[in-house]
Amino acid sequence: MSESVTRIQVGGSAGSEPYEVLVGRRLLGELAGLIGEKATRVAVIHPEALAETGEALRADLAEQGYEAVAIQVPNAEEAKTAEVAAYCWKALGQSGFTRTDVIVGVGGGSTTDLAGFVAATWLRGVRWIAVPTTVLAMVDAAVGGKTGINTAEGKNLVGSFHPPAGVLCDLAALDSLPVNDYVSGLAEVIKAGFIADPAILDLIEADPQAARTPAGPHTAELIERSIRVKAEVVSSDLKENGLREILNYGHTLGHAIEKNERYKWRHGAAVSVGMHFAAELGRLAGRLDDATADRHRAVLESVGLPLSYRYDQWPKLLQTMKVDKKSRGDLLRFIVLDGLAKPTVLEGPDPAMLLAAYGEVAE
Ligand SMILES: NC(=O)c1ccc[n+]([C@@H]2O[C@H](COP(=O)([O-])OP(=O)(O)OC[C@H]3O[C@@H](n4cnc5c(N)ncnc54)[C@H](O)[C@@H]3O)[C@@H](O)[C@H]2O)c1
Ligand SMILES: O=C(O)C(=O)C[C@@H](O)[C@H](O)[C@H](O)COP(=O)(O)O
Ligand SMILES: [Zn+2]
Repeated sequence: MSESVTRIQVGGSAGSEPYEVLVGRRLLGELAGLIGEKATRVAVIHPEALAETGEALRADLAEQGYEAVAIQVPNAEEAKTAEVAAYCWKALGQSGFTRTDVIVGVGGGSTTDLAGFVAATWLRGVRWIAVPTTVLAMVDAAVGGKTGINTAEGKNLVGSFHPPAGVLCDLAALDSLPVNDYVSGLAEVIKAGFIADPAILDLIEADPQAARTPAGPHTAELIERSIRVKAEVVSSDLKENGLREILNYGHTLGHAIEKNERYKWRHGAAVSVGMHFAAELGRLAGRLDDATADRHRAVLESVGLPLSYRYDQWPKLLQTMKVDKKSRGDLLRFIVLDGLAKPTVLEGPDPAMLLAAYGEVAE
């Protein structure tokens, strides 16, 4: 695998500050440049699973002369709560964190969503840097500035658009990731393939087993291609006034499943079922051809992602989907495909069609 660093620019054309996503190895030397000279204090927010990494980073920053604090938060979705955000605010207050100081979020998407949200809200917004350590966070969560936490009513219901100053994707971090988490991240990679870059699907289909591991021959290319899809979309529509909704492919049902499972399912697994559902919905709506719809099932299954969910849960899922952020009043809206890499919005589908699509997905 190449030791070179790929730099992908995000933003700059829609009024937001441009920043770079770096993909490579041994990237932490880039951190001080991104933190900048105005900062006195740096807070490293990391999950329990990365306690050693968080502490090593803190010690390194302290050696460079910053007043560095490490803030450890729970693993996975348990970090995305108002209580954990308040715990972080308290730690920032106690360390005298000012507007020129910087937050570094190191971890998976749950940690970067939380760290970005804390950065967005502390003193009404401070600089932050994302150091994603899962496939999913590298290709999706850490890029684009959507930050947030969950509430009892649903997923990501409180948040802010607050782009990072930079994103460092160190591929070496993936070596310690449990295979289940690695595969879960592939759901967002596959999403990028279906909505915009079918070459991603070709690479995975050529050797699905290899795609399941960071040692696979196409790991860097899959990650970079997915980041480019995300970067292009969020660069032209940061605040989701239109185009950005395509990144929500599979998420309307996916988020409802996550809530129904009390966030014990990984996001990517739920989005996998959600994409299967969206493909069936697109097919039933007369938008999507059979071959592309069937391809969803085949590619998701080939890497070990789930396709099905419990039939009897439909009424609860439907209720939760009503508070999806794409809903407008009582109108449910879904991203479906008009064809491969042709995402579009399906507004207010007939309830019978929704149930029929769910029937194809349910077990
Ligand atoms: N903001 C966005 O645009 C966006 C996009 C996609 C997903 N998300 C969010 O991302 C979250 C899912 O993120 P995720 O799939 O990265 O999972 P995660 O952050 O929940 O992490 C999964 C588990 O892996 C651990 N972990 C992280 N990196 C590790 C490493 N290198 N080695 C060993 N363990 C490691 C974590 O501590 C956690 O226990 C969801 O909350 C989802 O809503 C946000
Ligand atoms: O960046 C986006 O926009 C996305 O929709 C990417 C999704 O993969 C991600 O899960 C996002 O957090 C979902 O956003 P939400 O607005 O539906 O909560
Ligand atoms: Zn997602």
